[in-house]
Amino acid sequence: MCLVTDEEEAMLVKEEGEGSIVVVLPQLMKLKRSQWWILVFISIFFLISAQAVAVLLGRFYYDKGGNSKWISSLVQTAGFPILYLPLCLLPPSSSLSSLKTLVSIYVSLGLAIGLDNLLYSLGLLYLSASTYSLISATQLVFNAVFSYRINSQKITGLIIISVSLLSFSAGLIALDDDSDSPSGDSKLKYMIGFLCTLFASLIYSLQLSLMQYSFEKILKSETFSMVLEMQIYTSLVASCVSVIGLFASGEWKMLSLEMEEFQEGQVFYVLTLVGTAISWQLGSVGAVALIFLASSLFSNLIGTLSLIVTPLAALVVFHDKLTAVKMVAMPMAFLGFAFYIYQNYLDDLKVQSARETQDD
Ligand SMILES: Nc1nc2[nH]cnc2c(=O)[nH]1
Repeated sequence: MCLVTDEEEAMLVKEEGEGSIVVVLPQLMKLKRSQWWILVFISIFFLISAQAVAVLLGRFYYDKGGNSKWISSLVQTAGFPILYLPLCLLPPSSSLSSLKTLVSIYVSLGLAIGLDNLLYSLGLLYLSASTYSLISATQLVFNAVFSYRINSQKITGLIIISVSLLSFSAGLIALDDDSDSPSGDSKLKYMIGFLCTLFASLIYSLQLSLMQYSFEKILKSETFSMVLEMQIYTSLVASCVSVIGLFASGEWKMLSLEMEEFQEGQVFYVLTLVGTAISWQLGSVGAVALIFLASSLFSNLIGTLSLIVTPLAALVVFHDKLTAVKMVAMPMAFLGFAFYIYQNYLDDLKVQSARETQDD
């Protein structure tokens, strides 16, 4: 399936010079705008729903007796083999980059993802879920800075409002979380958890911006297989990092005991981990697809929206309380999202008028 149609060219406004609109045609931007929106909404659906399921299953794993930080790192990437099936059904990617370039992109991004996954698991181990989410909300701000520097993203007033509303709403959700810090929490552990989470947010945002840079400036492929290849090979590298960590730390010796003592039984232990791995994979494909179709900032914004709607799912699954703060934070997050979509709509209008001017 080649996503490019010749009849209609969608263009992206990057920046406005002195009275003139600079229009660029990056990969995939030759899609019909309607096709583009459909793909974007499918990716949003995958990212929000699968990431929410992954987070809830991860919480179930810890609640029922799971303890291994390397296993929770590994399941964030180990589900990549399921992506080979759709990859086989799509035409091969048309990137002209050399094998050396591809390997260096996949290895460096894969190492960053592996490190992020470990820091993410350490942060969750040492901090309460609320403190963790509060610190994680900083990643949108980091991403806005990286997108501006690395991807020449135009930061408009609407984008600043949107990022602020989403960060604020994630902060509200975090402060409202009634789960307490892990028992026996020391100041040192809190400091380690804090630094790990802050560093994870920085690495995650940098990695998203670098992925966008690779798609736009190096790989320049116009087919969707590029998204799957990026996800598969970076996950392969990140999974190797987690497997090495699992063996080097000696944590693997405790796994059989952990499985035997899992409160819901061994079958549920395996099903929980398999389900978490598949959900993370589907969510991550959604995230990478949004970078490919739109931008790293947009992808991160939807990921943060998922962080905010996960408590909604927890209301049903874990019978959490629907507090007044959650009822304020969620519409605020949707408003932030709506501002960003409105900015895209304004960009579309500019693109259309630029196209008409070019046609004249
Ligand atoms: N740091 C970090 N890592 C992730 N991996 C998948 N989603 C996230 C996220 O939101 N933050």
